This record gives sequence, C-alpha cells and structure tokens, in this order.
Amino acid sequence: MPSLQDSKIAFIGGGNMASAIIGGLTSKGVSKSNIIVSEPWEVNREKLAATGVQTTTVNAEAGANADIVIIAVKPQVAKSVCEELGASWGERQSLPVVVSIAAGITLSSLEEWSKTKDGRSAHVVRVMPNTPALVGEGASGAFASAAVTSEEKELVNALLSSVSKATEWVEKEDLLDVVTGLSGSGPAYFFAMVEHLVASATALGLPKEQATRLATQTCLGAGKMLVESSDDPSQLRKNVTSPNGTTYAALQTFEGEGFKEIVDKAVQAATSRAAELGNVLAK
Ligand SMILES: NC(=O)C1=CN([C@@H]2O[C@H](COP(=O)(O)OP(=O)(O)OC[C@H]3O[C@@H](n4cnc5c(N)ncnc54)[C@H](OP(=O)(O)O)[C@@H]3O)[C@@H](O)[C@H]2O)C=CC1
Ligand SMILES: O=C(O)[C@@H]1CCC=N1
Repeated sequence: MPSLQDSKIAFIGGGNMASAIIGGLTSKGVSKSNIIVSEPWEVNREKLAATGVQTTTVNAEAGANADIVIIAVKPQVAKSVCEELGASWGERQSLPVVVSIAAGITLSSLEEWSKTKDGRSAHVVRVMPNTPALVGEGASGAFASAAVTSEEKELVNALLSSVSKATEWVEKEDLLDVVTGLSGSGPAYFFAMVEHLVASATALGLPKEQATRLATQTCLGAGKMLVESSDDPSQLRKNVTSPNGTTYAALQTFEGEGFKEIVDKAVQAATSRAAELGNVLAK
C-alpha cells in the first residue's frame, strides 16, 4: 500500500467538496501530479485545471490507475458513477480503495454498485467531511466496511487528517448520518448565524462592512477559544454572561424563543434527510 504522498488520488466529481479537499491536500504538499479529477462541467474543470491538478471528463480514465477513488458527486449520481467505475475495473488485479463522501449512501449500496463484472467488490470507506477542509480546518467522520484492511484505513486516515483537525471514526455506520447533521452541514449553520448577526446589527445602524468584520472575528475567536481552552462550552458561555447584563438579556431571548428546540430539530432534520437519501437511493 503506497503512502498518501505516493498515492494516486482520483476525484469523481469536482464540485464544492472535492475542490475543498483538493485545496487542503495540495496545501499539505500532496503532489498535484498525483491528483486527477473527473468533472463534466467545463467551468469547474477549468478552475481545477488552473490549480495544476489533472482533469478529465471520463470517470473510468480517472479511476483507471488510482490508489484511492473519492466519490464526490451528489448522492443521486453515486449509483451511476460507481457502476461505471466497477465496469471499468475488470482488467485491474487490485482494486483501489473507494472513499465516498456522498451523504447517506450506504456501504452496502456502494459495494454492490461498484462490483466488477467478475463479482469483486472494492474496499469502501464512507466519510463525511466538511468544507473547512479547504483551509485545513475540516472535521470528518468516517466508517469503514469490514473488508477494509488496517493499512487502507491508515491511508484514508492520513488523507482525512491532512485536511481535517478532527477525524472521528464512528462505531456504527448509522452514526455517520448524525455526523452529517452535526459537522457535515454544520459550517452552513455558523454562516447563517453570521448572516443573521450582521443583518441585525446593520438594522440597528452599524455599517454592514464593520458588522461583517466584527461578526466574522467573533465567530473565529469563539471557535479558537473552544479549541484552545480547557473549559467546556457552557463554562465559556458563563464567562461572557454577567449577572443581569447584556449577554444574559440576549440568551434569555434565545431560550424564550426555543433556541435549544430549534437546534435539536435542525440537527434531527439533517440526520433524517441523510438516512432518507440512503434508503431512497439504496440498491
Ligand atoms: N458541500 C458540502 O459541504 C458537503 C458535501 N458532501 C457531499 O459531497 C458530495 C458532493 O457535494 P458538493 O461538492 O457540494 O456538490 P457539487 O454539485 O458542488 O459537486 C458535484 C460535482 O459532480 C459533478 N458530476 C455530476 N455528474 C457527474 C458524473 N456522472 N461524473 C462525474 N462528476 C459528475 C457535478 O457536475 P454538474 O454540476 O455538471 O452536475 C458537480 O460539479 C455530495 O454527495 C454531498 O452529499 C459531504 C460533506 C460536505
Ligand atoms: O447539504 C448536503 O446534503 C451536503 C451534505 C453535508 C453538507 N452538504
């Protein structure tokens, strides 16, 4: 099994998430000549080609010599691309490790769809990364099928660790749907929060540019404290909250409007949608 630096890595689909992972990998010194992306949309393909990675429109070509094949298409397209790849691997003696980032799509579907004509299944790892991978600050969950060897798992772990600060191997495949509802979709929750904060402060008279800089830095600063402080989030919250002060007034408003219930419902909705995608699109 080659090391990550020596591995040939193919991305099937070159959209938002693939671009984020590729950006993270190349900034960590993975050679661009070892990365190939298959992407039908010319605009995306040209953007990727401009970064120095190889591109193609033919999935089978991308997957032909790869050690790792990353399925980075929408869940609805996963079946057709896996079937295309499996059909093209008839001549290959050893199959690549397949890493799927498609939300919800189960290992059993992925294994079945990517079977070669002579009935061999690729070893598949399901991963749920997130877009902060682009800046080397990703959070990823992963679950490997029973067939995946410890060397293959190490290789995937090295790939994820190069773009993620937190890589969590979950104990049961279903938990990846929860990871999706937490950290896969999570960056959007924080972006939405910043959008709302900026809109609120702007409505109260602060210029939008100043509000954006203050809200953005507050998000980054709070995130850094969460990572670096030995205190847990509730203690960090208490440290900001003076008795009957301004923060207390805001947090009381959140609580009165059902903040906890809203977060619960949102994470549940994302988790259920991931499971639903897996069921609806199952083999
Ligand atoms: N975005 C995120 O934050 C995260 C996404 N994911 C998962 O990653 C996957 C990709 O999501 P995302 O990057 O956002 O989606 P995008 O739509 O940005 O990227 C998917 C790309 O795949 C291309 N594509 C479509 N059909 C094929 C095909 N047959 N062969 C090769 N490429 C094809 C699309 O081209 P075209 O536009 O022309 O159709 C598109 O450029 C999804 O399954 C999602 O669940 C996981 C974690 C986080
Ligand atoms: O919204 C989605 O379905 C994908 C999966 C996690 C983040 N984006």
